[in-house]
Amino acid sequence: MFPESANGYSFEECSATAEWLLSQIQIRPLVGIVCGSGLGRLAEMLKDQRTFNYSDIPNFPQSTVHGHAGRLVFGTLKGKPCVCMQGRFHLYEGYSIQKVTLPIRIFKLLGVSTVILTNAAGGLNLDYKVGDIMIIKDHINMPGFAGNNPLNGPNDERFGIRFPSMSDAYDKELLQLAQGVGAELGYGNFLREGVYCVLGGPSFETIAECRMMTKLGADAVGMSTVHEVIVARHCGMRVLALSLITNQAVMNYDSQEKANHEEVLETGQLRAEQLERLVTTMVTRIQDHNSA
Ligand SMILES: O=P(O)(O)O[C@@H]1C[C@H](O)[C@@H](CO)O1
Ligand code: HPA
Repeated sequence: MFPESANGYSFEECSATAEWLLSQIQIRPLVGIVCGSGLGRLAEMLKDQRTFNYSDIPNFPQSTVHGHAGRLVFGTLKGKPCVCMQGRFHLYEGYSIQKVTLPIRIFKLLGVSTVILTNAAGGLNLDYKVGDIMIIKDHINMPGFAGNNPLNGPNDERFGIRFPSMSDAYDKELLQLAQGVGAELGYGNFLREGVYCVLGGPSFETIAECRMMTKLGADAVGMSTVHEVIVARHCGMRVLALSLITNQAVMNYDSQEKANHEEVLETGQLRAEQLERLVTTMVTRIQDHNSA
């Protein structure tokens, strides 16, 4: 009915993938979780797991980045049915932005109503420390400024409207819930709230770019998440997104520091347990659709 966008998947193709998955499993997930770089242990919290390698799922891209295992895990967290991507896709892997975000539409077609996205990010805000967890309250979409938006191409109304608003991208109730759960868990010292700026990667930022992003109001910089948020909001799912500050962005010409992926993965391991506790506690408190 609608022409397929050059690099995207049609509604029918997304439905075929979702139907294939639903035919293999009993569970009907309400919460979808995406694990960022080095944060894949989150998926291991799920009980009664059923796991699929991405390579076995029709139409699914493959993970190519170290720290992204490439498995879709179904299971329950304290009884709540969930699906978890142990590894996401990035623009720099060479995938079109529509392929990067395909799993989010699959989440929707599986019945998911709330998406929790995690990522590793560089801290731009000088008050941030490595190991801080930032609840994302807004984003700056740099690839979007250059015309690379996951909603480019023909709009299929079965997913959502042509011009979705993004001023309400990050659900305020979920954000407050995360703040509340964080305070209960004693995370006050390292729980932040801020603006995430996405770039295409894979090269890390220059000093001038970091300074520019700070001036624009960004608190952290990364290479993912925002495209997924746009697609999730387009199809009406609620979004909570968390950045683990794995390194400090280099802002000073005298600094000897250099961003590197190994440090990103190491910090992920250091904070993995706290992040897992935050996400799992939140999941158990999320009410189904429209109220947290
Ligand atoms: O998938 P995320 O955004 O957590 O991964 C970040 C961005 C790059 O893929 C990588 C850089 O170390 O980590
Ligand atoms: O410093 C960074 N920049 C971009 N992406 C990142 N992901 C983790 N750290 C960073």
